[in-house]
Order: sequence, then structure tokens, then C-alpha cells
Amino acid sequence: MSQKPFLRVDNIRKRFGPIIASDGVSLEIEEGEIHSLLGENGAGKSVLMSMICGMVRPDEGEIVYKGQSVRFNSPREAIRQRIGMVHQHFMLVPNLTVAENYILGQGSALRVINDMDKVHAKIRELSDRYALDVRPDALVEDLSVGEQQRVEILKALFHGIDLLILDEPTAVLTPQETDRLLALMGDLVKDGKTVVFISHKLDEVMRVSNRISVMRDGRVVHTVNVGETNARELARMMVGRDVRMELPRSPEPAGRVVLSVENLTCRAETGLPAVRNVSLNVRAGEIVGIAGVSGNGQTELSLALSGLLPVDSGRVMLNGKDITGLDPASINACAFSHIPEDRHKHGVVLSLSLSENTILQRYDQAPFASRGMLNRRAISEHTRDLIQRFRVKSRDENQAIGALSGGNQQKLVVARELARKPDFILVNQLARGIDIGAMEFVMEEMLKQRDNGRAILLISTELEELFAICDRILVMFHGEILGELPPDRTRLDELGLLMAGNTDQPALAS
Ligand SMILES: Nc1ncnc2c1ncn2[C@@H]1O[C@H](COP(=O)(O)OP(=O)(O)OP(=O)(O)O)[C@@H](O)[C@H]1O
Repeated sequence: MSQKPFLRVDNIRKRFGPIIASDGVSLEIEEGEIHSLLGENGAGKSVLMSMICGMVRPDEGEIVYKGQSVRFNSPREAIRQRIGMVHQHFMLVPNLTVAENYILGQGSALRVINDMDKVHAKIRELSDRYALDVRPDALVEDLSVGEQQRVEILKALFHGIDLLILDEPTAVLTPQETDRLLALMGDLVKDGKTVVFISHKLDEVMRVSNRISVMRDGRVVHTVNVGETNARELARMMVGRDVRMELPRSPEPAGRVVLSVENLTCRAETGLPAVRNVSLNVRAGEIVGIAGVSGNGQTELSLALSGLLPVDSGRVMLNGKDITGLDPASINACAFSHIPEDRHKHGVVLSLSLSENTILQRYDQAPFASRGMLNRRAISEHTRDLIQRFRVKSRDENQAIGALSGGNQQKLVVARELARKPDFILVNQLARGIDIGAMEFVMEEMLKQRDNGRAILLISTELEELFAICDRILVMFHGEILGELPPDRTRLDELGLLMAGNTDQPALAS
């Protein structure tokens, strides 16, 4: 390591009340490297990076950047020093265009770039140079998640950065978009930039990094060169034990049909056809997976099933009852649990406490309420139990859920939905943001639910997740179910071909 690293974080401490997010963390980043940061949920990765980019102020310690001790009071100050960060949850204003988002709040910059044509031209130039496909006049709210992320990255490039921090950027991307992002990171480095990459996906980290640091409990505990480690060792460094990727399953046959979808058709919010004539059954005691490149109707299918999107035609039956077109609360009341794709939009209320979030759908039911009054003790006890069982890293049950790390929010949503003892569980992206140790636990919990006779529909872009726990995998393409594959007799490449619309498959179940 050279005497003067590009960025050195020295013994930083940061507390949030009783929670120690950074416990004397030290880290060195070299110029022109891709440095990945791994660690369990709540290990302190996002907080550390937020301190480097001026979002959060450290209590103690020093950040030395390009040989100078720095202390940024805002992200804008960090950007002025050419440090940019793309957060887990994007910071774009949805009802503005891409270009408007870029100049927002840039009072002085506006004077320099007072001509919108120049802004547009600069965006187009950067978009072409890095193959980002970003249109300056596109309205942010019309863009897919993958597109919005490219808009965020281009925003950092627009303002001119030498250091780009990407906080779990691939969690929301399709495999194709992920490949594209990893290639982009390589191009940025070729242009002399430095990248810090946070991810829970060890294969990506192994593919793209020069060096990898592992955080535990608010400290960096290891930094290794990529050539000197492997995924298994990294997993052990993170979690402190071996992680089993194979989960044992009981061979119990599936029971009665719990969810039956008949010829369901619906449109996306844009009005374009999204789900076309989809029929499927999910039986008690089975996990049915839906694989597909995202954007093939899976989002709309899950929203339509849960009452969040109108149905154009077809029927959804749950336990023999027609629930088509019911509102989400009525569907929830039919022993229907939903772990949504977008937890901030449909899963939690960020400003409410863990306790309040735990009883969102059951605040008027026993034992959480009686005679119109909340039973706070029962609510607290239930929440504490979920926190403990699912190892949700938090101060206590009264803390706002928005203060939890992303993976810990997801764990609470999963815990809440499973605790409702549903007959049917709809899951869209189970492990989003969850670390690999916790993922193993969550998948085991899903299998327990299956063995207890619950019917589970698991929509996922993570093929390994589908192969690990599904009894059958359906493939969705252009809004239709293209076929069904038995996971134990299907190879990953066969599934990949079907996901690309190729129906000429020997493994296809008839
Ligand atoms: N604003 C805040 N108020 C209170 N606690 C916070 C706040 N921000 C972060 N924390 C706490 O700091 C700890 C570290 O959080 P951080 O988001 O850095 O974790 P992480 O390693 O990025 O986890 P994940 O992989 O789940 O995203 C967590 O316990 C979190 O609850």
C-alpha cells in the first residue's frame, strides 16, 4: 500500500443514541481501484459511506482525501470535492425531468450552465460515452428502476466526480442490467475514477473488485486482494461461520389448491398491457416460483394479486373465494400475506416505529386491540419476539423503522408477514438487501412455512433463490407464463433460455 492513499478513513466513530454504527472504523481506498465493501445487515457500510459523502457527520475520527483532512457538511460539499454517492433509495424528484433533477439546487452552477441546451448536450454526451441510455428530457417517474439508477450515476458524472460510491446498486437490477453496471464500473476506472461498491452478492464482488473489505459491528475487520480469496472465505469473514447454500427439503406432496389465478389480464400504470391471460395454481405446502427478466409483468402480477392494481379480466380465487378486484385491506384479511418488491412503497411506513409497522394490518385485532383500545404491551411483546427471532438489528421496538439498515427493514417485513399465519404468501424479491447469513435463515423460514401447509408464490429475479426453495418454477415472458420447469431437473442455462423467450426446451414440463 502506498504512503498516501487516495482516501483514508481513520478511526471514525458514529453513534445514533445507544446504537454504535461506526466503532473506530478505518479503511484505505487506492486511486483507480474498485473496492468492494461487504458485511452483514447493520454492519455499518451505508453509514460509513454516508459520512464520506457528507450526508452524515462523524462524531470522531478523520477522513483524509487526496492528502487533505476533510469534513463535509453536506453532499454538495462532497460533490464539489468530486465525491458522489448513489444510495440504496434514489434521491431523484419523480415529477421532474432528468435534466431538471441535475440542476436542482445548483444555484451557482445554474449561472455557469444557464443554458438548458448545454445541460442537455452534456447529459447526452456522458450518456453516449458510457452507454447509459439516459434521455435528458425523460420524466423520472416514467423510468424503470434500472433506468433511474443510471440517471443517478450519470448525475454524479454530470457534476464531475473522481470517487463514486455505489450502495447496493445491483439489489434492484436484472442480471443483464447488473452485467451492464459491472462493465460500466470497469469503464469508469479506465477513465481514472475510483469506485466503492457495496453488495451482498459475492459473485459480483469477486468478478469486479480489485480489493474487498469486510465490515463487522461497525469496523473493517479484513481487507483482501480479490486474487487471494474466494466467495466461501468471504462469507465466513462476514458471518463468522460457513454458510450452507443447500437447504434440506421434506418430500411432502402438495395439498389442495389455495390460490387459483384464471386468465388474468391487466395493464401497467402506464396503461400498456403487462399481464396477459395468466393462469396458475398454488397448492398448500408448495412453493411456486416465477422466474423472469424483470419488466416482464411480474411487478404488475403481484400488484394485481394483492389488490394494488386494477384487473382488466380474469379471476383470482383464494381458498375458493373470488378476491378479484378487492381492495388490499380486504385481500389482506383473507389470510393473504404480501412481502412486496418495493418495501418503502408497499411494505412499511418509514416514520412509524417497528411496533406500529408490525401491526399495520392488525391494529384493530386481538391481541393487539380490545374494545377499541390498543394493547401496547401485547404489541411490544410481539414485536420484540419478531426482532429477536429474525435478528433485526435495532435499538428497540419503539425506534422508527426508517432508521434501520435496509436489510433489517426487509427482515422485519418478512417476520411480520410470516407471523400473520397466512394461508397464502405472495413474495416479490424475498432477499432484497438481506445479507447471505440472514438469507439462509429467511429461506429456511420459508421452507418451514411450506412444510406447515402454506401456499407460497415466490417471484424473483434471483435464480439461485428460486432453485434453492421452489417446488416448481414458472417462467414469465412478455406478460405470459411461458412454461414450467422442475428445479431438480433443470439447469440454470435452460431456465435462462426460457426467460429469454425460447420455448424449445427439453426440460419443459408438459
Ligand atoms: N439515522 C439513523 N438513526 C438511528 N440509527 C441508524 C441511523 N442510520 C443508521 N443507523 C443504524 O446504524 C447501524 C448501521 O447501519 P447501516 O445502514 O450502515 O448498515 P449496513 O451495513 O449498510 O446494512 P444493510 O446491509 O442492511 O444495508 C444500524 O444498526 C442502523 O440501524
